[in-house]
Amino acid sequence: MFLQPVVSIKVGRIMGEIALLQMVSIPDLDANLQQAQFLIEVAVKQGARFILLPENFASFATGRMQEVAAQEIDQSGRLRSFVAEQARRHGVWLLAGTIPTRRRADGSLLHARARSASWLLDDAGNEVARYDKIHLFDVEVADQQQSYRESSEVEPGDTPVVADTPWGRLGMAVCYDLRFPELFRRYQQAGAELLSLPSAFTRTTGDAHWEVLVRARAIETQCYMLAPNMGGQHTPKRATNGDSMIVSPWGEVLNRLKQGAGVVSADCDLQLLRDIRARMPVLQHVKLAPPSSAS
Ligand SMILES: O=C(O)CNC(=O)[C@H](CS)NC(=O)CCC(=O)C(=O)O
Repeated sequence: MFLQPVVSIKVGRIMGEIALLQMVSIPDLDANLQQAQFLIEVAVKQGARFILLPENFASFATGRMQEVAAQEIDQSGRLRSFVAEQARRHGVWLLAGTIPTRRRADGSLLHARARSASWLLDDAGNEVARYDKIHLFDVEVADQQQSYRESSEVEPGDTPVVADTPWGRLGMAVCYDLRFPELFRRYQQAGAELLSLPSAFTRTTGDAHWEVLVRARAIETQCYMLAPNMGGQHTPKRATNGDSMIVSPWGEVLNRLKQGAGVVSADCDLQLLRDIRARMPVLQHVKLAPPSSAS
């Protein structure tokens, strides 16, 4: 088996209360949990109060998504108890990237596929919100793996979710959702100030599109983008783009980390956000309603 231990931890150039964890998960679930735990400790020591993990932070590249999803049907699941315990122990808010689960939000159980759920926990480890990834990555990519068929393993969610945090109102999205601006317009209209985008962007597509799209969503919604990504070589066939970034509502990249496991942090200034919106009120200038589905 291909195992790449984390030998160095990188940190961005500034520090703040909001911290993204960039991970290089490997085909070993225990090692991934250790990596996450270690990075959380680094972030906490730097003063983080809200920590965001990438998509599939524990199950990525393990080939065990369905096995994990079958166990994550309530709060006693291993990954869900891990994140709740981390939030409680350190007294921090946590966005648990995504965790696959066989239980839908309405309580019903899936028998084959999983939902890819992004959980928001408060500093006591309580669940505040859950968003299920809506747009699934069924795409041919010119990389080593060539073909991605996420929908063979995942059932898409159908509901946008916003939640209030001590840092502002958060609109929740995951990875490939980034390419669908209508979701982010909805969040802007629902009063979002922060947008979370835990990701595992491929190196090939990320190289071409990641920065442009993350900054575009920040600029057009006038929100802070919080985008923790996977960033490294996970298996001989799987490489991710990294470049986790926090982007201001003006489109400025406040902090970023190109590759490797590490922590990217910054502060979000809601006064700056309000100034930008007051001077350039794009939301009030929206002219076109969504097209009616009948035509
Ligand atoms: O498969 C896993 O273990 C974890 N999940 C992912 O890696 C997901 C689905 S395959 N990746 C993306 O959505 C990449 C999107 C992307 O790269 C793009 O939009 O260009």
